[in-house]
Amino acid sequence: MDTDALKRMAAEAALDYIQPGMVVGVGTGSTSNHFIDALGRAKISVEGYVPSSIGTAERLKSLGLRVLDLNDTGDIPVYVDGADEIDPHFRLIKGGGGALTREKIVASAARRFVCIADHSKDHAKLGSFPLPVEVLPFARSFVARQLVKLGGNPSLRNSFTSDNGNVILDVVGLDLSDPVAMESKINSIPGVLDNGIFALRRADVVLLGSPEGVIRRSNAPQ
Ligand SMILES: O=C(CO)[C@H](O)[C@H](O)COP(=O)(O)O
Repeated sequence: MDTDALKRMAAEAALDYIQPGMVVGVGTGSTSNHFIDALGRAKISVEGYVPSSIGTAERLKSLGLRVLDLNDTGDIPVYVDGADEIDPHFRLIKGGGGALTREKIVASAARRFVCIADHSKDHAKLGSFPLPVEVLPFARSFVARQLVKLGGNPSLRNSFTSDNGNVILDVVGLDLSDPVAMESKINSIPGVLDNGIFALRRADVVLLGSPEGVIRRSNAPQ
């Protein structure tokens, strides 16, 4: 089974968490795109969808699904999104698609975060995927120097501007053995919008597509 089929399997399993009348947060990336397509087929009568990126909003709209502004909703019952790495404590690295800041905002506004991925994203510890950091263009060099002081080796993502008009530094070499501490340290650098460590707001449910079927892990009472 190819990776894309495993992503689709996890995405379709996330429909179990969607109930009629809900406001649903929707992530960004190829796995989230499978989730959007599954929503289009399932036609659940939800109140609407809060997208984590312009691309996600456009895909939702193209399927006739109602897009809501986060500023017009209260807390969101459920957010569904992919990840680049997942550890056994439901902590994540995200931002491979560069949407990490809005993704973290929508995830933080959600009562339940359902993370969908193929099983290759499952890691014993975080740190093999280069950590995306969204940075104001004005502060790019300053922030890069601070990341070097933290032990990292940042590189500017080529030809990429985020939905918020910012650049992404992809950082290798950081010690992520304490993800909460590193998430907070990086976010305290002036000029950083956010970084792709999701440890302060972890996933609540992880659905992994695997050749043996969907592996379901839950971090909270259902
Ligand atoms: O964080 C993300 C986008 O910013 C994605 O969720 C992450 O990169 C996983 O992508 P994919 O589902 O395409 O493997």
